[in-house]
Amino acid sequence: TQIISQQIEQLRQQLRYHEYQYHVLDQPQIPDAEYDRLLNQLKQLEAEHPQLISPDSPTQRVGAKPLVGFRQITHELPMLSLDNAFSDQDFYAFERRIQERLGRVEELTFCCEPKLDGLAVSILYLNGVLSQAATRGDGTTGEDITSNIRTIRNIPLQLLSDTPPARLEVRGEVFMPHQAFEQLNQDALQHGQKTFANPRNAAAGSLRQLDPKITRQRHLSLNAYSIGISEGVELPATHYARLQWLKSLGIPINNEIRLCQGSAEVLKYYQDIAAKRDQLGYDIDGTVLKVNAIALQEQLGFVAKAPRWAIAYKFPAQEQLTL
Ligand SMILES: NC(=O)n1nc(-c2ccco2)nc1N
Repeated sequence: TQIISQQIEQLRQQLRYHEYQYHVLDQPQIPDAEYDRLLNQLKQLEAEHPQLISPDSPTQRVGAKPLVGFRQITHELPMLSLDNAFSDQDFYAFERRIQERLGRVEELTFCCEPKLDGLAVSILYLNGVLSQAATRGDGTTGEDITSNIRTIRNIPLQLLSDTPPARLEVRGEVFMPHQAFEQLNQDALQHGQKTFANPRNAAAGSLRQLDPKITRQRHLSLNAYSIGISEGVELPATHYARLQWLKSLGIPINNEIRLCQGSAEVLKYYQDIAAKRDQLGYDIDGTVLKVNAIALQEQLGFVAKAPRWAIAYKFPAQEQLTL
């Protein structure tokens, strides 16, 4: 009836709001028990009125039945790999190449981000609804992991906007936080199953599960770092503003992202992140330093597989302690 569908829609909006407050702003407004009560209330109403269930309902996270294999997806825009820097000199050379190419001398603004050590994914929202997700694969073709991506709690099934873009492709890194990684290996040891060597392998293994119910138990997380395709929306003119816009739509971004003016601030950012690397609670293998102005990014373009406008400044390889 009309009343029931209004109740259901109201519960869905409430749950989406609380998911946003908890997963994106890290500012829950209600205790977990209250969130669970609302979710169970919605599950109850949907069970009584299955014709009202929609795929973007917060109850529809746990995937369908296990797949027999993964469909291939071709990225409309290739997902690039990054050029590397291993020293301050490499960064200065990168900046000099950019300035020469742009025929500029004034300082550049860089958007500086931690380089998450997980798995790059592409998530497509059609009219604000999560419709498809793929791994990076070889940069041109990836695997369809839509049902697994839907189980990741900080990825919204619907964007928080009543005027969503017709098409929006969110690109980001799926990673497994240290706490979840330790828990997973402990459980595996106790059940005589194989353990993972590191959180990156654990994230890859969890995303490439054919059964979404297994992926769901793995406590993965997404941090978005760029936009691929976009249609039906005027995007902000800088990379940093685009990331803030994604955040306002309910897409989680990393909270260590900073704007830096000129190479001195960029290299200080690199040192700051290196100093806090062990307290972040997830693996990173360096920083990603991007020219902030989109117009300049477009002027610089890409060479072969990597953009001219970004560089990954990596940390020296950490000697892996044998567990
Ligand atoms: N892995 C990671 O954290 N990345 N990767 C990029 C990237 C790859 C290509 C353009 O941007 N940005 C960040 N923060």
